[in-house]
Amino acid sequence: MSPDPSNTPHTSKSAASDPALAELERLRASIDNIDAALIHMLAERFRCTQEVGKLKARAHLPPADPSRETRQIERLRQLARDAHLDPDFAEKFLAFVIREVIRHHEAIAADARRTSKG
Ligand SMILES: C=C(O[C@@H]1C=C(C(=O)O)C=C[C@H]1O)C(=O)O
Repeated sequence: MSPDPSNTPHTSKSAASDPALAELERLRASIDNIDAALIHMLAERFRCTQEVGKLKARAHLPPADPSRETRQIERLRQLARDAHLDPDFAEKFLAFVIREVIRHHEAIAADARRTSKG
């Protein structure tokens, strides 16, 4: 089934006449803005990590840096606590992103090895 592109719930009521639906629409508009910001921030982060991947391949550095990751996890857990966000969720989210970054770095390094062999 294709997703419904509208913010309107599947009901016969309209936001104009129902304050709850108007509030729901307002909140969903904010959620859509936040989701868009998250995607743009993630794209920017991956642009940076791709550069790191190329730099590491050139300098023959390993794709992953566990000690850097440990520091990032501690920092993000503290930021999450300060922001009243579940620190376990913040850690899982970071781990998910970093796993993808390392996969990219491994691909960049493998590509560089293939290219240098000719
Ligand atoms: C981006 C790097 O490479 C890897 C990915 C990281 C990340 O996505 O933040 C952190 C450490 C490394 O395992 C890095 O070393 O800085």
